[in-house]
Order: sequence, then C-alpha cells, then structure tokens
Amino acid sequence: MKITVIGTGYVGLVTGACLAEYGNDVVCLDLDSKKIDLLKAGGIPIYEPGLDTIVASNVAAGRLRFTTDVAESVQHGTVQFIAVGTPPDEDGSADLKYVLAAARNIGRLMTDYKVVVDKSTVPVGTAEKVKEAIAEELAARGVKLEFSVASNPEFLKEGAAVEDFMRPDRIVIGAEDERAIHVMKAIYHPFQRNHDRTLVMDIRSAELTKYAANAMLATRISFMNEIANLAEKLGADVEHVRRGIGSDPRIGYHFLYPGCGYGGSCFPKDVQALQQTAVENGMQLKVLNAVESVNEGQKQVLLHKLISRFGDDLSGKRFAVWGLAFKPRTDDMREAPSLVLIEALLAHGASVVAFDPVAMTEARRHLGERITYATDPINALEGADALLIVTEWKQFQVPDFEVVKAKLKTPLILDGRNLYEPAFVRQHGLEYDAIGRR
Ligand SMILES: NC(=O)C1=CN([C@@H]2O[C@H](COP(=O)(O)OP(=O)(O)OC[C@H]3O[C@@H](n4cnc5c(N)ncnc54)[C@H](O)[C@@H]3O)[C@@H](O)[C@H]2O)C=CC1
Ligand SMILES: O=C(O)[C@H]1O[C@H](OP(=O)(O)OP(=O)(O)OC[C@H]2O[C@@H](n3ccc(=O)[nH]c3=O)[C@H](O)[C@@H]2O)[C@H](O)[C@@H](O)[C@@H]1O
Repeated sequence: MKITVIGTGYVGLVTGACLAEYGNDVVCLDLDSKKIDLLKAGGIPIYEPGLDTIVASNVAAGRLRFTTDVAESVQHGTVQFIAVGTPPDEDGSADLKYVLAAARNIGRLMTDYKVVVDKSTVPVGTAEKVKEAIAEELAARGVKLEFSVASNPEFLKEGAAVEDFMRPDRIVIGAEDERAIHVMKAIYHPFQRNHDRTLVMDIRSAELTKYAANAMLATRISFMNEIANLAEKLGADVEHVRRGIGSDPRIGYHFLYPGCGYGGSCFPKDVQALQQTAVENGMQLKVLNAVESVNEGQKQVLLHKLISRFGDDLSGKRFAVWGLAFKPRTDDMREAPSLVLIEALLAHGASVVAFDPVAMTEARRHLGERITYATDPINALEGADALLIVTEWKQFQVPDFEVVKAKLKTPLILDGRNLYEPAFVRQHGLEYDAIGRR
C-alpha cells in the first residue's frame, strides 16, 4: 500500500520503518530539513534500539523514502498518517497547530481519495477538527474529493519502540466508515497473525482510550511513589510490598516501580491535557490532580534526602549523577527528572558530574556546560560527596562497590531507581538510601 507518514519523530519514524518492513511503499515527510538530510544520508536523528537497522534495510529495498516536499508526500500515500508533535499549550491542553497544519496541507494538495489517520495523541474531538480543516481547504479550491478520517493512537514505549510497534498489545482503530476500517485492518493485518488484536471503535472513544491508558499508567506510578514514601516512614520495605501486591493478577507487576518521578514527552503532558479536557467540560479529574502533584513532589525526593544529610547549603559539594535520560534505552531528555534534580543541586550551590550512556549530547542542549560530563560512570565518582542514581541503565546495575567506595569522597549512594539490595551495598561500607527501602 502507498503510505505517507507525516512527522519523523519517535512515532513517525518507527511507524514508517515498520510499515515499510511489511512491504508497504512509505514516504516520510518532515518539515525539519536537518532531520530529513540526516535520514537521507543514512543517519538516525534519535537513539532507539533496532531503528537504524530497520530503516537502513527498508531504504535499501526502496520501500522507505524521506522528503521535505509536502506536495510529493500528499500525492504519494492513499493513507496519510499524521504523527507530528502535540506539545502542551500554556494551559496544559494539547496544542494542535502541527496536526491541523498537516491536515490543511493534505486538503490543499490532494487529488484523490485519502484516509487521513491521526496517530498523534490528540484530545477527543480532534478528528472532527481535522475533517473540517481538510474540507475547508477543498472548498477553498472548489473541488469535491472524498476522504476518511480515522484515529489510530500509538502505544509504543521509547527504548522499545520498534519491538512494541511490531508486536502490539492492541491496535485501536477509531473509524466511522467501512472504507477506512477496511484499509486500516489491511495495514495492520501482518502485525497480528496469531491473534486479532484490533479494536475497532468510534473515533471519540479511540481518542480517549489513548489518554486513559497513559493516565492509568501514571496513576500506578504515583500511587507506588506515595506507598514508597509511606513505607519509609513506617520502616517497611516497598520492594516487598511491590512484590506482595503485584502477585495479585488483578494488580500485576508492570508499572509498579517507585522512583524519583515519571518523565518523558508523554505522561506529564498527557495527564495535563486530560485534566484540561475535563475542565473544559466542567469536570475536575481529582485522581489525576493528585497523580500530577505527587509526581512533582517525587522529583524532589533525592534532593530532600541530600538536604537532610548535608543541610540546605550544598555549596562546595560535588555530586555524581548516573543517568540523565527520562528512562533507559533512550536519549530523550524531555521532562527528565534528572533536569529537575540537577537544576536544584546547582541552585543550592553544588556542582554536578553526570554520566549517561547515550543522552549526554541531548542533555547538553538543556544544561549546557553548567555541569561536567564524565566519560564513564566510574570517572564521574572521583571526589564526589554522593552518587545519585536517576536512570536505571543496565550498565549501572552491578557496579564494583569497592571501586565506587574508593572513588567517592563520602561513601553515600542515593538511589532514585531502587537498583540494589540495600544489605549488599552496605556490606561494602557504603551508606545506601533508596526510595521506600529499609
Ligand atoms: N514519543 C513517544 O514515545 C510517543 C509519542 N506519542 C505521540 O505521538 C506524537 C508524536 O510524538 P513524537 O514522535 O515523540 O514527536 P517528535 O517531536 O519526536 O516528532 C514530531 C515531528 O513532527 C515534525 N512536524 C511537525 N509539524 C509537521 C508538519 N506539518 N509536517 C511534517 N512534519 C511535521 C517535527 O519536525 C518533528 O520531527 C505526539 O502526539 C505524542 O504524544 C504517542 C505514543 C508514543
Ligand atoms: O504515549 C506515549 O508517549 C507513551 O508513553 C509511555 O511510554 P514512555 O514515556 O516512552 O516510557 P515509559 O516506559 O512509560 O516510562 C515513562 C516514565 O515512567 C517512569 N516509570 C515507569 C514505570 C514504573 O514502574 N515506574 C516509573 O517511574 C519511567 O522512569 C519514565 O520516566 C507509555 O508507556 C506508552 O505506552 C505510550 O505510548
């Protein structure tokens, strides 16, 4: 099938490459010419495991192309996936300017039937706005052409994006006409040979499903963070509690890890956007208000631990930070808890030496040279007053604690991701404090 994907970010590039992998003829459009130049030259603008290989092989096979030419991209695909950003507006609602600009381009330049698919995370009612935008452009041209609009929210996780796209738990299709449903089912058929995982529903329900899924996951995390903080006060160990409740299949083990707050380009913005949708409809989502405020507090947990250990004035202190990205296996720094922690440390007069296996270039865009970037995790520890762990990269999971102790000035580890067994770390003569652990 001829497919156009609009936007070559985390979602668009993965979508384009994975659809090409199953034999579709895919053109990816982006207005950012630097990104497209890099892609054309064989580079990948983001770090995402497995993406380089799948992009390269499909480009080589002639099934995947990149362009900045809007006319070419509109012409190409019978199906036009919109996968552009939907960043938060000032009031927290999703800013639809990129989605609607993409829709207008389609209306302005299409010459035959199109299925226009919203893959971006968009508030309920957006498909109607997309439809209007295209219809207006067609009317302005004085042409009558048929088109369908469908919602197909994406549930992939960064760091596992290719895997998630290739083996989806479910494929949500919001569509209200048979032609669009037929096309969407045909596209996703190869991704679910063993079980039909397609959920066809009305468009508004599909749009809401995406926000409800992210809000539910964020709720589990904030809930566990509060339980962890309580466990700490009570002398209980949240790791036992996590296993104790996760073993109930009604609860399950996923997304029950307490930490130093959730980040990323989606949970923070999507929780806020859903709250704003509720407000616009005369409601308050009280649970989500709490989810957000718990998360804001949680990003300060490591700082509070440091202050209770060293006092409010951290000037002259130097702290090592392991992990900058908002989660492992990505270089994405959007809403990373590390940024909140590091800004606070700097504001309290401390200096910071950080290490991240892939996110240091991205981190520099946010923090510049206000911190030092170490060449490896052990170097970061030299003369530091504590090691702070913010992202659970695999390579941090079994350090040589004797070396860690020898390098640190103060033998203290504050672990924002609960990586270690406390007794084991303490055996090495290190002080160890984590989130809700004994
Ligand atoms: N990042 C993630 O893990 C996930 C993101 N989403 C949602 O998918 C959407 C995209 O997210 P990301 O891929 O992270 O965004 P991104 O910010 O990485 O990429 C968006 C791309 O769209 C391009 N763009 C903007 N307007 C355009 C236009 N009119 N024509 C062509 N290109 C245009 C930008 O230059 C940029 O390269 C958002 O709504 C997000 O909430 C959904 C699931 C997962
Ligand atoms: O809409 C989106 O963009 C995506 O948002 C999340 O994916 P992502 O943000 O890539 O990463 P997650 O693995 O969900 O982690 C988000 C944050 O929660 C934190 N987290 C996650 C799980 C957990 O148990 N505890 C916890 O603190 C992570 O450290 C990270 O900061 C969802 O998991 C995806 O299903 C969704 O498609």
